[in-house]
Amino acid sequence: MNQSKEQRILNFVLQNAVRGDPCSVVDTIDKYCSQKEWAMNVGDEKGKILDKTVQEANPSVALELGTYCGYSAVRISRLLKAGSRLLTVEFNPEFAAIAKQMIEFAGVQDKVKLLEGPSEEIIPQLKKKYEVDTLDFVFLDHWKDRYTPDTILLQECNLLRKGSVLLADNIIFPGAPDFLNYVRKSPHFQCTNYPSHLEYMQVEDAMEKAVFLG
Ligand SMILES: O=C(NC/C=C/[C@H]1OC[C@H](O)[C@@H]1O)c1cc([N+](=O)[O-])cc(O)c1O
Ligand SMILES: [Mg+2]
Repeated sequence: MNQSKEQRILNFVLQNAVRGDPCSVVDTIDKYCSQKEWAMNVGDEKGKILDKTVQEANPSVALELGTYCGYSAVRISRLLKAGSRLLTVEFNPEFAAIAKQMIEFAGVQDKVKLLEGPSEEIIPQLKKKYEVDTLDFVFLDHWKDRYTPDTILLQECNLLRKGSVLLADNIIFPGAPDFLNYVRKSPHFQCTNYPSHLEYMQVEDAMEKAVFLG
């Protein structure tokens, strides 16, 4: 059975990146996806915005919604201080299997916990099953029509605290108009927009930071 694009990306990393070196894994995925096959990793331009936002938040507990091949899980976890952890949620079993191998090859498996399943099922389990008190940082990069319901669910589950930072990918392309409307109209969020471009393309995109005000 011929390979999936995601398997080809993983194989290229296994053959060309340096085992245990997260930066080389990130750079190698970007090399493959900019030169060979486009894929929906956040990419390096928006990745730099992600890096700065993570460094500013300096999270002890971070959540990612939409792991895909693990590019942003590796990118985020390489910046986490000792003892911090990233929980990353992936619904698609094929993507989860690829991401698991990517995370292990990068050597960040001790910082990253990959949770397989739908976000709406996993979020209500975070406190009791995954021993989360509150989340310091959340990266939204999964189905664009799940950004708003999952942001509401995070609040309902008391997983956000004053200062929790949400960062959402793809605000312009594919777009998350209801999410943008929701956080910008809500008195509980302070929003900042970061114009950028779609990964590996000259198409406009943007990220939105929404800091929870309590
Ligand atoms: O759909 C996107 N992301 C959501 C992914 C959805 C599927 O992959 C992970 C999730 O569990 C689901 O199986 C997306 C799409 C584009 N795009 O250009 O189409 C660009 C991006 O950065 C994206 O995150
Ligand atoms: Mg994205």
